[in-house]
Amino acid sequence: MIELINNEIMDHGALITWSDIAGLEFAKKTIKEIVVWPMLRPDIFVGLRGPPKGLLLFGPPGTGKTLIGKCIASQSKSTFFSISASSLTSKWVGEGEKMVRALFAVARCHQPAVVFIDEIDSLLSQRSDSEHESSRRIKTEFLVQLDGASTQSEDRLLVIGATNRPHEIDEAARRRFVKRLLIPLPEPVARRQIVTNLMAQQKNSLSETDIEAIVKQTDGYSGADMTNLCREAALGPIRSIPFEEMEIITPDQVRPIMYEDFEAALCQVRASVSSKDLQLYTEWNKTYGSFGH
Ligand SMILES: Nc1ncnc2c1ncn2[C@@H]1O[C@H](COP(=O)(O)OP(=O)(O)OP(=O)(O)O)[C@@H](O)[C@H]1O
Repeated sequence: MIELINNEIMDHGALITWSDIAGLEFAKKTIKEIVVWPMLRPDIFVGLRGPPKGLLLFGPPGTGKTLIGKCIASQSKSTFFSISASSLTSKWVGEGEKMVRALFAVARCHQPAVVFIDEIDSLLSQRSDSEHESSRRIKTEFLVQLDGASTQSEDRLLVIGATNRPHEIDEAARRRFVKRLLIPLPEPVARRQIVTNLMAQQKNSLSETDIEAIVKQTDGYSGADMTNLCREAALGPIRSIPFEEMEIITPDQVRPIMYEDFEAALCQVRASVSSKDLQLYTEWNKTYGSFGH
């Protein structure tokens, strides 16, 4: 199991910096203050200044919650363990409970560590009556481990839960995530940054006005939607290559990405979050969010 955790759950991925995350200035500032600095300087952040051990990131899908988790781990020089809650219940059937225990044990050996659990709602949801015995046991074990993380104050272990369905998390679990932070859809500035960053890696003929027009037409798009849009637009120049030239064309003969490619892509890639869903996040944030007032 330890080997499995080392291979599959411990993330040896690329270093992520704060500037890789477009926008979300408030969330970034808050996270630096409450989790990153304390992990870097545990000698200063003691006692009352002790960091929270549980952080819940909630918001629409594709807004960068996973990206933030990775960034926290890179920037606090911690070992990053990343697991999706649904794989605990499905992939390791019958072993999930042991897996949770082993995961936290390995994380404690690799302090400072960040344990990132995606789709945490599927693990901690309220539907306890119809719950399968094994998922109930995983949930109990997880809550025990979370409690352990928060009572052993000298442990440098942070548990981050990410969810698109915060309202499905029950009260007992919610209480254990002391800080609850809304990760909203990107503002126009952030959408611009995502397009600019992605286009910087590609040959393109986009002017400032073109980018401004793209930003205007993508109100309500998530970060992931913006990335998909750019991917779709990047295929435009390839689609314009006649089939018989496909085999012989050299990379520098491929034409640059143009505004027209984005116009076509905008018909294909739509915003994936509805305004009704957005309302739900805002309301939950007002009631339970740490910074919702
Ligand atoms: N703020 C952002 N800045 C830059 N890229 C972003 C941002 N938000 C999302 N993306 C892009 O969208 C992709 C998906 O984001 P990520 O997986 O972090 O979202 P998520 O909120 O965890 O989604 P889910 O809830 O569906 O798991 C990222 O890999 C990145 O390419």
